[in-house]
Amino acid sequence: MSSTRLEITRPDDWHLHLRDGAALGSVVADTARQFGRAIVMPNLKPPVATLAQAREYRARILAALPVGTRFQPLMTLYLTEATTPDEIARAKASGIVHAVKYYPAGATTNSQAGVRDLANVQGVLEAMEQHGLPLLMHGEVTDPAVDIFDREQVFIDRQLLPLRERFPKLRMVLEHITTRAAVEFVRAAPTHVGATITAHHLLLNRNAIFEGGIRPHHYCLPVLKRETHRTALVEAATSGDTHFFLGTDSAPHAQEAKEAACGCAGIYTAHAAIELYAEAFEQAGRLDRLEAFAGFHGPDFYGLPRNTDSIVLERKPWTVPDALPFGASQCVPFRAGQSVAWSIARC
Ligand SMILES: NC(=O)N[C@@H](CC(=O)O)C(=O)O
Ligand SMILES: [Zn+2]
Ligand SMILES: [Zn+2]
Repeated sequence: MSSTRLEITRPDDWHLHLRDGAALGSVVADTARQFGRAIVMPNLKPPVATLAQAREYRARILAALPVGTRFQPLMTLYLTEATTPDEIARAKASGIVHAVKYYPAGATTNSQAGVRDLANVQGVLEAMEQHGLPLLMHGEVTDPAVDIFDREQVFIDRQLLPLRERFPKLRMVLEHITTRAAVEFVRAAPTHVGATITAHHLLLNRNAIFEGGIRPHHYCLPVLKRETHRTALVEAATSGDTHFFLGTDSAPHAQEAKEAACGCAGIYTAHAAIELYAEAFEQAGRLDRLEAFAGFHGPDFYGLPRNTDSIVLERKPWTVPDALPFGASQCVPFRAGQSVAWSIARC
């Protein structure tokens, strides 16, 4: 399908990092401009681990929004080995917490407070299964003996398969999937198991990390994979299969934290999110399936109503700025200084 103008139901972002403080003020408008809602990741320092902390963080997000926006942050709790089943019940009853995030300790940015062993959170997982609160997973093992490109596949074998067996009714999302193995696992699972897919994993393979030299702004976790995996992700996202939905994993870091001897993981895409997904769907010849991936499958999975308003995209290239404000610093966005093929004509 070729098209120059596309009206779609307002999309939602089911995996987003908004950060906190002055940085939050710099980035939240980018998301609020195009998305109706977003699942907000809890990996702050300290983590958003309790309902009280989620309420406070939500209030800070709402206070940072430009006046007049109707964007809704959907909060998550950071699972720690101190999380209690009672907290899960309270979180579910609050109506503001929509999921609990599992970071294997040490797997990614601010995951030190995460879970070392799932055996230590069995009571909490039971409570989540019972209350229907989804478990969102950063699906990578942290075993240093496992090759970094294999950590997602090994997570599926060592942790996800046993978890599915032990908690067959637990709602779960394998976040930011990057491999053919993850696509196949999720595709074969029941509908209460889903996966988010980022724009950058649809558009880039691992060559992008080393193109002409080391490219810190293409470094994220899970790390970009081979072309065969990218192709599997594009097939999944554009297939119409309801297991798969949009989650940008937009994860800004200050320029100096990325352009460093030991640079942080994370790619900022919120400034051009739906436009980048439109590029990926257009390349696959499946622009007609963007709307469901971006606006239907996510709310259906989370048991929330679909958005009722729309946005309009047009095939009109624009150039991404070299840098964007980020608190007291700046952030180098995805495609900095380069062009994006689609723009938002009405939001
Ligand atoms: N994706 C990333 O590379 N980084 C995320 C953490 C995460 O989602 O794993 C971040 O918070 O910076
Ligand atoms: Zn992650
Ligand atoms: Zn993330």
